[in-house]
Amino acid sequence: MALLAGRTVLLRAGVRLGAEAATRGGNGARRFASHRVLVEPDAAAGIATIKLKNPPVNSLSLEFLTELIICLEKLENDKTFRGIILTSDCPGIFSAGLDLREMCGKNPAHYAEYWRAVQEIWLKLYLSNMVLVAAINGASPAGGCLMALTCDYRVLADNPRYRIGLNETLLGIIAPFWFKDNLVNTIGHRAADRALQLGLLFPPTEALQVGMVDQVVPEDQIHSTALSVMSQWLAIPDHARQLTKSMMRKATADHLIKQREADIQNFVSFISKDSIQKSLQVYLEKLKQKKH
Ligand SMILES: CC/C=C\C/C=C\C/C=C\C=C\CC(=O)SCCNC(=O)CCNC(=O)[C@H](O)C(C)(C)COP(=O)(O)OP(=O)(O)OC[C@H]1O[C@@H](n2cnc3c(N)ncnc32)[C@H](O)[C@@H]1OP(=O)(O)O
Repeated sequence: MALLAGRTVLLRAGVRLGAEAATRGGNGARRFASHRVLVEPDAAAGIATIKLKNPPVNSLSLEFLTELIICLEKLENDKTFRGIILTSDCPGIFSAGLDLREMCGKNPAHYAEYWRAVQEIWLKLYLSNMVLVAAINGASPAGGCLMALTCDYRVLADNPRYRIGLNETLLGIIAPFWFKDNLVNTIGHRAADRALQLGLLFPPTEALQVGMVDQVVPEDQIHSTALSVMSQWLAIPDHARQLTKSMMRKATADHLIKQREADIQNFVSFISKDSIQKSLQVYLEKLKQKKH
């Protein structure tokens, strides 16, 4: 059973297990898909490709996060798989980040439940024993960028519209300390300081330069590149790589784990402020009006 902080996520988020489909893939591997998380297994290679499918922009709603958490738990417990490629099924968008509608006009209990799920997905991805390769095939702001930052390697498709970064300040909000820690671990303190304060969204060339991604490739090569990177990482004995990954990441994850409840309370009181609600509503409104 999938648990989120000791509770059954299936019940809390109203996601029905019946919504999942379980079939067998051509190679005999069990293929499972929920509404919004598609898993393409390659049992022979030990790799599962997760495709995010929450149109139009893969915003991380509570239900979507819950499905993703369940999917990761299943893969983590299935010895068939040693690596995950994380990518998007929504054309041009990797993920628009946290779903702003989960953070606007709701009550404190909802904000707390939502934030616990955001923490959970980060911990699951960041501490995964598997090799995680992000095949970033679209725009990747804020929480979308964070998901990519949890991975062991990032490949970005070469399209100037596919910008990536932690742009929270542009929304009038603050990247939580663990978003910041993950970014600092990736691009270093000085670059993170500038990127976070200015809310920078980097186009591919700059993202590569600053170290936000490891490789930029033509869009049609993104999956093949992710596969070839994966095979390089999977050539390392699991126990040695996993212990090394844990050694590199444990302190950062423990920082959040130790302050998890306080972080939830901080988030709830911050996001409940009238001024913050107003900023988020204005931002959402601007997004909607962009088309007109
Ligand atoms: C004391 C401190 C304590 C704690 C810390 C406190 C606070 C930290 C809290 C939160 C941290 C949050 C991190 C986040 O992830 S916030 C989300 C940030 N995301 C963004 O800024 C991205 C916004 N979206 C875009 O820029 C674009 O949509 C795009 C580039 C992703 C895609 O562009 P398109 O032109 O292809 O699509 P659009 O027309 O813009 O959008 C289509 C549709 O989707 C809606 N939408 C877009 N993004 C979101 C979103 N993040 N959440 C909800 N909905 C979103 C958009 O409004 C359109 O809707 P309609 O079709 O008009 O209804």
